[in-house]
Amino acid sequence: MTDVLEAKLVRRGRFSEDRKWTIAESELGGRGVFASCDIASGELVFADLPILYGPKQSSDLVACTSCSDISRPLRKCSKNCHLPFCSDECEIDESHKKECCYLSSLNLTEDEWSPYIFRALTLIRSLLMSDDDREVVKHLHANRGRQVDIQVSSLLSLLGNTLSEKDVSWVRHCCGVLDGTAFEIELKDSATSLKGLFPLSAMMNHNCVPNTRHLYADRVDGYRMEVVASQPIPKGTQIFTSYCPLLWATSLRRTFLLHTKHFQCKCERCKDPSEFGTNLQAVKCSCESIMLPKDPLNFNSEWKCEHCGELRSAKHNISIQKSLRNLNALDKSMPEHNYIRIQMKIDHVFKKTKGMHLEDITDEELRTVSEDCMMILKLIVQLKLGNTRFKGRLCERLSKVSDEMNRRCFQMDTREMGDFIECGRTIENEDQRALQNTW
Ligand SMILES: C[S@@+](CC[C@H](N)C(=O)[O-])C[C@H]1O[C@@H](n2cnc3c(N)ncnc32)[C@H](O)[C@@H]1O
Repeated sequence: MTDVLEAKLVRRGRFSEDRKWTIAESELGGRGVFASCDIASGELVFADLPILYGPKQSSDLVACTSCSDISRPLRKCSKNCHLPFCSDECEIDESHKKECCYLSSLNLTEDEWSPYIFRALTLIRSLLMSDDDREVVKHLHANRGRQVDIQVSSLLSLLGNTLSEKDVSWVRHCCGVLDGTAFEIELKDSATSLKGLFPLSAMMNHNCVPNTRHLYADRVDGYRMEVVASQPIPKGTQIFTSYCPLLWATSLRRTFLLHTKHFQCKCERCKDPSEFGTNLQAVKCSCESIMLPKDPLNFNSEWKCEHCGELRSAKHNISIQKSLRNLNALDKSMPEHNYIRIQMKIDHVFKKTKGMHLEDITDEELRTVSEDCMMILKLIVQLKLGNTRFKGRLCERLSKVSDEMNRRCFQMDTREMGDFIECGRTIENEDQRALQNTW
């Protein structure tokens, strides 16, 4: 079974004989992608073209169907397919031809461009997929449940009686596959993003300490996904991605994964209450020491103070987190390394260094931003996360902070900072190399 899928993926993706991956049964259940040779950190593991992509069904923003621009005025397609475009050039784009013919033939009764048709476009495109692509998608993991039912219903209310039973069951499958395996394609020059189904990447299982990062080529290169090793991957090891943000604490990651991907993660990081000594999910006890769950794999586990042994129910801690409305309350209940406080520091660093114009911030702010950057980077190292994209971005910001500190003749620990700045350059170079890989 895994051989059949691998052969289909290879044929479609035009992967070479010396590819570095193979599909095999995973001990996590289902299938996974495994390294078929030793892969060094920074090496391109594979590149994957989307088999299906388009707007997110939940998106509030309506963008040009072809270029995803949201800044220019939109108008409907002149062929009456009711999709929005920002220019004639975008309207005649090759990628739009098939769906334009299909939608125009339905004679839908909309006057202008329709946000509903726009949001349903990814599923509409699934109906227009080639037989070869359908053969691959048939084998992919599909979620079931309310979310899928809602999305299929809204498509049916648009196209209802034009679809055969076979079409509806295909759309339901595709909707489940998108829900369970699609990635968010970040767009360089737009505030919006797309949903993309990448058939090989869709086979990657999750780990809270993944060994890859990924990035996307531009629209002209078909939004190709480049999967790069974020740490060394020995031959035979499973190739992992992460389905959720890496600096979330265990309780939040596991809840998110359970609700959106329907599994309970039991990776090494999840099993360790202290998350490799970072205490990312710790809360403060009344004695000012920290409390952690006794069994982090059990959502209902009691939390225990490391110092005085006080016990608290999981529910109690959740209600404390929900009641945090201001900084004072946060200070009182959360130790410095709690993930909520880390998230606030991250937001602060990115806000202050936005646009990279640091000349206007005060000396004190500059020092705080530099200390926060270093703290978060050390946390990433402690969590064994390797060279993630987020680390790359943070190192880039740190480099600008360091330039500004130099300009102001500040004293700083240049060696440690220099190592991170160098690491940022390495990540940037590796990503550029991955993007130049000719398909
Ligand atoms: C994108 S698919 C990954 C490929 C999938 N294993 C397959 O056989 O097609 C996502 C699904 O794989 C399973 N999965 C992924 N990571 C997992 C993990 N760490 N532990 C348990 N199940 C996992 C879950 O069923 C999840 O909904």
